Amino acid sequence: MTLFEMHGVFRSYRQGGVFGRVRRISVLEDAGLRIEAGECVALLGPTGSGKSTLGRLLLGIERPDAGSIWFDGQPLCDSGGRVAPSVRRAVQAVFQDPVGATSPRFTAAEVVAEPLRLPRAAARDRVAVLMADVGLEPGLMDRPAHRLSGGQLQRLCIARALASAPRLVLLDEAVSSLDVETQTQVLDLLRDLRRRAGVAYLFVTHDLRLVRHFADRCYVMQDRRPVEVADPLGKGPVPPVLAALRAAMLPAVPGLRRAPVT
Ligand SMILES: Nc1ncnc2c1ncn2[C@@H]1O[C@H](COP(=O)(O)OP(=O)(O)OP(=O)(O)O)[C@@H](O)[C@H]1O
Repeated sequence: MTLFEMHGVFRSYRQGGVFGRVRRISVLEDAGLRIEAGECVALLGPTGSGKSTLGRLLLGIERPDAGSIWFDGQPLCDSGGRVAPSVRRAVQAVFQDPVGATSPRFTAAEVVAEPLRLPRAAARDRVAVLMADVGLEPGLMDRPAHRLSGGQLQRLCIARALASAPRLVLLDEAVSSLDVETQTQVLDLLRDLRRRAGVAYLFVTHDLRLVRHFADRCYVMQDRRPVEVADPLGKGPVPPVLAALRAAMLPAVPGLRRAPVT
C-alpha cells in the first residue's frame, strides 16, 4: 500500500534583497517520489540539491509552488494549507543535530513526553517504555537532556519521534553526526523498530555506504528531482550525480585508493 507520494512538485525560494538583486532559485522541478507502508526509502544527493526541502514538504512545514502531495491516499494539506492533527502525529522527523533539536531546559523524560497528551503519571510510564525501546535506561529519565552523550541524545530524539506512534519518519541525516559505532547501533535500532512497528522511513543522507545496508529503494537528486536507482553501488550506468558521489567515497581501508564497488 502506498503511504506517501508526491507528483509534479515544484519549489523555489526567493533569494537576495537588501543590497543584492532579488531572484528566485528553483530547487525542485517536476519532482516525484513514492514510499510504501513499512518501506525504507533512501534519498541521496550532494549538498544543496534539495533533499531537506523535499523533507520539509513531506512534513507539511512548507507547501509546494505546484504539484500534489499525498499521505495515506489523502492530500497532505487541506485547501488552507493545514496538515490534519492525525497526519501531523503520523509523520515525524529526526534531524542531524540532536542538541539543536532539544531544549536545554528539559530533562530526558520531558523531551520524550513533549508530544504525549497524557496526565503526568501516565506520561512518565509511557516515557519509560519509549526510552527502553530505544535502549535508554530508566535512570536517565531525570537527567538534563544536554548531559546525555550524542548517541544517547539521538536515541532520545528517536523515542520522541516514536511517541505518537508514527507511520512515517523522516530521518534527515539522522546518524551523520554520530561516530561509526554509534551510527551502527542507531541504524540497527531503527531497523528493529521498523520490523516491530511497521514504520516507514525516508532516509536522507550523503552517505552511500549506509544506503545499501539500510534502504529497500533509493532515489538520488539529479537535476532538481529524485531519480530512482536500482542499486546505487551496483555495476551499470548511474545518474552523473551518483557517479560523482561514488567517486568521492573515502576508501573503507586506508591505503586503498577507492572503496571497492561490490
Ligand atoms: N528558506 C530558504 N530560503 C532560501 N533558500 C533556501 C531556503 N531553504 C533552502 N534554500 C536553498 O535551496 C537549496 C536546497 O537546499 P536544501 O537544504 O534543500 O538542500 P540539501 O540537499 O538538503 O543540502 P544539505 O545536504 O547541505 O542539507 C539551497 O541552495 C539552499 O540555499
